Amino acid sequence: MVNYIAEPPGAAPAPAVQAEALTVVRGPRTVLRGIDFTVPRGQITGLLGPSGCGKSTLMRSIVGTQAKVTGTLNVLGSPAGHPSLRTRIGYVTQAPSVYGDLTVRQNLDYFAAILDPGRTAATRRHDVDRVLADVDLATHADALAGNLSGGQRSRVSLAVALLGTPELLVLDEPTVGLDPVLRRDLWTLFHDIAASRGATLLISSHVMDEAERCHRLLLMREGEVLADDTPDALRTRTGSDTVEAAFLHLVDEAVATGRQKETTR
Ligand SMILES: Nc1ncnc2c1ncn2[C@@H]1O[C@H](COP(=O)(O)OP(=O)(O)OP(=O)(O)O)[C@@H](O)[C@H]1O
Repeated sequence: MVNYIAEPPGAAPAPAVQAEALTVVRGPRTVLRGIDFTVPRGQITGLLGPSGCGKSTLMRSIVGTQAKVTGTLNVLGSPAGHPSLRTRIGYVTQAPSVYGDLTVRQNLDYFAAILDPGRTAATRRHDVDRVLADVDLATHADALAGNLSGGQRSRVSLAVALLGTPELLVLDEPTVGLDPVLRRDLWTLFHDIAASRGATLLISSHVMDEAERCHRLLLMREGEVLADDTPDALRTRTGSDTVEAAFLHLVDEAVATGRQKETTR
């Protein structure tokens, strides 16, 4: 059972996400090992770490789709998974979830109708055109989603999440397989969303140069959080020129501490 800390009345808004002793078991493995972290509101937090370290599991826990979650996990002031959070969070998984036998516009029109059945046809068209432009797919609006490249399909998934105006966007490796120009444009879009709407973005990646584009970073390794800080603070604390070097420094430190514990047992 996951716990929840209620906000006292009149208190300053809590972080978008607050986790204490968060633990997740998947099959025989403890994938997240009692981790603590916060995701501040209105900023871009990057979730970085090697393949298999638990990034997707952490994201699934936040959006409420992960079983066997224990500890405390507050999301936008409610317990993770609370039904009231459904319209307040946009979640884009690694595997694009769009219908291959519909065109890009038909996919977006369909999801717009489901997300907000009260939307008029004119508003729906306006919203669909807006998100098509956001993800740079206006010229492919009438292409079948099944005929798009992997990167283009990922962008349709992202467009679906942008149809609403979610307070928290959870994006699992949104730039995988994209060329450098598109990656740059998407990061510009992420910054626009944070700045213009005050939205919070949690974005996973294992490309360390993307870390430099985030306001804050959660660096993970083997189900644990190695650091929860700004890129500047991480570079300064470790005496490194890049976040990648800082990450490697922290990994070495964690390995050395682990060895020390082993030898003093
Ligand atoms: N359905 C599952 N059942 C059991 N274990 C799983 C399941 N899915 C993932 N795992 C394990 O949980 C661990 C964390 O997986 P997760 O997908 O969260 O990592 P990740 O950091 O997102 O990796 P990647 O960057 O490759 O997507 C991995 O060791 C993986 O083998």
